[in-house]
Amino acid sequence: MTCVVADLIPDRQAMPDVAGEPARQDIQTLREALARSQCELQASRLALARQSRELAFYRAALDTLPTPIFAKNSELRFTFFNHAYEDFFGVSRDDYLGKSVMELDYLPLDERIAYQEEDARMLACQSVANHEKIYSSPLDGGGRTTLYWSRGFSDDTTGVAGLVGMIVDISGQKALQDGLRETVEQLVQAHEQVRTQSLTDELTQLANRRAAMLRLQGLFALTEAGELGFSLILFDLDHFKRINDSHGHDAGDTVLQAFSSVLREHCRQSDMVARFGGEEFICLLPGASLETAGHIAQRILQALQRPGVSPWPVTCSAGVAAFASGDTAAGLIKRVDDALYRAKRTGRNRVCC
Ligand SMILES: Nc1nc2c(ncn2[C@@H]2O[C@H](COP(=O)(O)OP(=O)(O)OP(=O)(O)O)[C@@H](O)[C@H]2O)c(=O)[nH]1
Repeated sequence: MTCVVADLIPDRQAMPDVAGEPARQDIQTLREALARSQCELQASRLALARQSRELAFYRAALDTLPTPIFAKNSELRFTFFNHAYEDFFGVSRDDYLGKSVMELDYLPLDERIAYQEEDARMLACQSVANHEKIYSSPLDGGGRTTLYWSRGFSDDTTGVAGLVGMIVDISGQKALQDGLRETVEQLVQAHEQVRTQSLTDELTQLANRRAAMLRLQGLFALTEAGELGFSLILFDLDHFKRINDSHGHDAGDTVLQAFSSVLREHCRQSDMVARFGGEEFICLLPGASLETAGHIAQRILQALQRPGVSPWPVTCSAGVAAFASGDTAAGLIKRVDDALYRAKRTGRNRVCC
């Protein structure tokens, strides 16, 4: 290091000895003090240069990050925006540095007020704001879903205080998440549809045999657990083949649909009405005794005779059975089937228990 200022002080030998020895000593002290100051100044210059290089380094590093970042001083005025922030909002930092959020005219006024209040809280409590936010950004010409994060800080050693924040664009993840949610909903719906279809008879929209057997198992479990008993009625249309043969298969289908409506009408919501096979239908009646089930079956037989119910006259036979202790599903079905067979054998259009 060269201390040039000290050299400007005239050399002791070159000076005329006007004031004597004390004056020479003062000059010497002065030369030394000046030399020290000059060294200190040079050291400060070097430290300043190092600091501004460091500052430039951190600025460049923050400008390289793809996430919009900003910082505000203790007066809540912007001291830094990185390039990502400029790109995200389509603004130039030269226009906004030193300004408060209230002056950010690219944000709606209500948002600016909300941010100003939030910033003041963050600064006072050094707390964190962390919320999802939609910004309109020129990046994609539309709304971007983001995670807005900011935090107030204060450093006791240096005395600096302020607020730093970042805006993480999560639009991609959000779109993926929404797409996934939609797919899952569609899958659940499709699954529900398949399940319903697998338990429904297409022609009559009644429960099918599979659904009836599942309900029967459920009723067995409930009854064995001490709940109310149940009864069942098995119906079979009489000489149904003749309708098909005389009027065609479509006419037969219409009769099956008409009979389904009669069954629905005469059973309660808690009962199950199912198409058990071709022209065979079953009603599962929780809490109904054999006698009650017999009456219901009788009423259904009569209803089928009412004019206008079926486009072609038709009757049906019914077998009735009630759950008895020690029954199995197969045993109970056989009993009700036997009862139906008796109704057919003894003349049809009747109920047998
Ligand atoms: N239209 C139509 N006919 C069906 C359907 N399923 C079964 N069948 C017909 O139902 C008829 C049943 O005939 P059968 O078993 O002889 O019984 P039935 O003529 O009713 O005589 P009984 O039961 O003895 O009174 C057959 O002609 C089947 O083809 C269907 O979904 N639609």
